[in-house]
Amino acid sequence: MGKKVGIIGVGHVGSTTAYTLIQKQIADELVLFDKNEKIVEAEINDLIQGQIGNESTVRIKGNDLSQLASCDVFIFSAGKIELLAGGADRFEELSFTKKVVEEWAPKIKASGFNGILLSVTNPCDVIVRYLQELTGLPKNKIFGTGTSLDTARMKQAVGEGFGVHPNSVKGYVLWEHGETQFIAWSTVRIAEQQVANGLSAEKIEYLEKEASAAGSRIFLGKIYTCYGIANQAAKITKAILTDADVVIPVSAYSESEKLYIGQPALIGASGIKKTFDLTLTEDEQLSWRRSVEKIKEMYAAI
Ligand SMILES: NC(=O)c1ccc[n+]([C@@H]2O[C@H](COP(=O)([O-])OP(=O)(O)OC[C@H]3O[C@@H](n4cnc5c(N)ncnc54)[C@H](O)[C@@H]3O)[C@@H](O)[C@H]2O)c1
Repeated sequence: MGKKVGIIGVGHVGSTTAYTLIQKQIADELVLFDKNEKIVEAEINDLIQGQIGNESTVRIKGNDLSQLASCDVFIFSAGKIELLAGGADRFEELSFTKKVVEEWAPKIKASGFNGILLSVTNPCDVIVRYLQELTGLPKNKIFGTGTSLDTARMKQAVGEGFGVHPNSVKGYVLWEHGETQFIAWSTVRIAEQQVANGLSAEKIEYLEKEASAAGSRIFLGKIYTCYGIANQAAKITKAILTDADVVIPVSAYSESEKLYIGQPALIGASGIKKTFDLTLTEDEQLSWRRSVEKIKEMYAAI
């Protein structure tokens, strides 16, 4: 049996994730779902052509609910990105995406799907909680991409600021995948040295602005983003399918607050194997509270 990944919503994010999973040889089989039948057919054909000449071939099926139960991972990336055109907060997509959850959660439940559900759809921390509640999937088996993308963007900004490759920057962006996200400077290191040590408040503020602009610059240019998030979704999917036990900042369930929020988590075949208690500075504790309150407020709007 090969590794089978389902993707619902094959717009910019879903289709790029499918392509990334193929090119990195992470999945053996894909099942694509979208309310737009033409998109599914077109993407299947394009993805088949996109792997001609590759050493292995990924089988791809479309809009077949009978395939859902046998998916090892199901990626939820349905939405309507044009609602965020003009630079609106990700919250603006909620009135649309909550309905997609209400449509799909019963189908996922009825299918007997027993794999890991990875949610990308915005607002990420709110949608993943709603999906968990409506599907009833165990909380370790459903989580969101959370601040994995924001962490990559922070690494880009800090790397560029210090003339170092982003892969050599360690550390995390935590909490909401949204406006209240927080660069945990106490965790950000290059060659084990804390980057924030000795930095002026102006330089820190500059790097924070650069990290946050790393996303909006792309969005304002093309009105969607796809490669960065597809890379994170593929990396997380690989960690699940290979039982890799890697630590990635994702939107994981917080028992203390009873909600999903971006934090480092150990990811393997059973989904989230554990989260980590972080030693937080006073500022970081305040930022946690701000994010928790914002996520609660957004959830209340459902
Ligand atoms: N978490 C992150 O870091 C991150 C990053 C980028 C985008 N996103 C989010 O991912 C989602 C997708 O972004 P995109 O750029 O691909 O959007 P998009 O508008 O290009 O594509 C969304 C797709 O979902 C499909 N869809 C909508 N309603 C559906 C339904 N009821 N059933 C099945 N399919 C349905 C649409 O037909 C479309 O093909 C958005 O919510 C976006 O905000 C999250």
